[in-house]
Amino acid sequence: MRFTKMHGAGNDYVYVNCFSEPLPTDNLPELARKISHRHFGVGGDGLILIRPSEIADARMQMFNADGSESEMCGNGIRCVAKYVFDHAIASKSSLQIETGAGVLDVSLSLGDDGKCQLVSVDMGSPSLEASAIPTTIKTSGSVVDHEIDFAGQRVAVTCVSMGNPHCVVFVPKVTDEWVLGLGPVIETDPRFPNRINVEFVEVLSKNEVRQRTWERGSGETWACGTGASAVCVAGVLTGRTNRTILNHLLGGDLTLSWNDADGHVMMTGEATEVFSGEWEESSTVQPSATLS
Ligand SMILES: N[C@@H](CCC[C@H](N)C(=O)O)C(=O)O
Repeated sequence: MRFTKMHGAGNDYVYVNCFSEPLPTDNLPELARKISHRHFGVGGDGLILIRPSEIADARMQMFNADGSESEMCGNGIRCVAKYVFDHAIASKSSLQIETGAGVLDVSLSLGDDGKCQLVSVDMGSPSLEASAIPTTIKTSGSVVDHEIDFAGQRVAVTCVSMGNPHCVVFVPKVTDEWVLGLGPVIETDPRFPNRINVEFVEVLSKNEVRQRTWERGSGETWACGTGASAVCVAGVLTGRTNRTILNHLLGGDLTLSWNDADGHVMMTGEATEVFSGEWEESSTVQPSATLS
């Protein structure tokens, strides 16, 4: 199976062009686990399938490194759009991509070589109702700067769904203790029945933040586009930031804007194709660990 490795701000996935490439198995969670493995596989934060769609230019299906499927991936959709354009699946700079969170509009900025460089995505409106996250922290209403204990540590959390679930925690300084210590605890807390992605955020100014993410199903990643969108919303809701922010992630920067008029979040960032190769399903050593 031919694959292409791509990343958006260092959030790297193995992409398969299902317009032309047959998948070697029906067991996609297992394929995702094996191909994402950083020692036994190609290595990546997960697997993204670029599929034909009946209602859009292409459909994105995404799996985390542990094989779980997510509704949405902000860095992934930028890479899918770049791939669809650069590989002539659709030759236009405004695209529609179908995701598990609906059809999203994407627009591409082209470089002098005619290839896609920057990608902007209309991420749609956030959902804030506790049941939509989902979380049992509250029975109704939104969860904004809500103080709660995780493993004996009291933190204020803001929960935002961008089609997939996010828990945003503002901290004075983003450290390993927060991300690697509390990230997995919050991800698997029973008050988040579908698990949750966790963003730890340092506010640098009203217009600028630094974020590190512990992702549901993949551990720490170098960026998270839906997470950065959730942070933009959480910053406004808690009065910490303006509606437009520059977000510094481990692997690069994203610009986010939460529009007052229509309530949609716009996300802009780069998307990069790294290399292509061929996956030999039969020659893969079965790893004993799920994550690298
Ligand atoms: N890195 C992604 C989000 C990927 C899915 C997430 N781990 C989940 O399970 O919801 C992004 O850029 O948004």
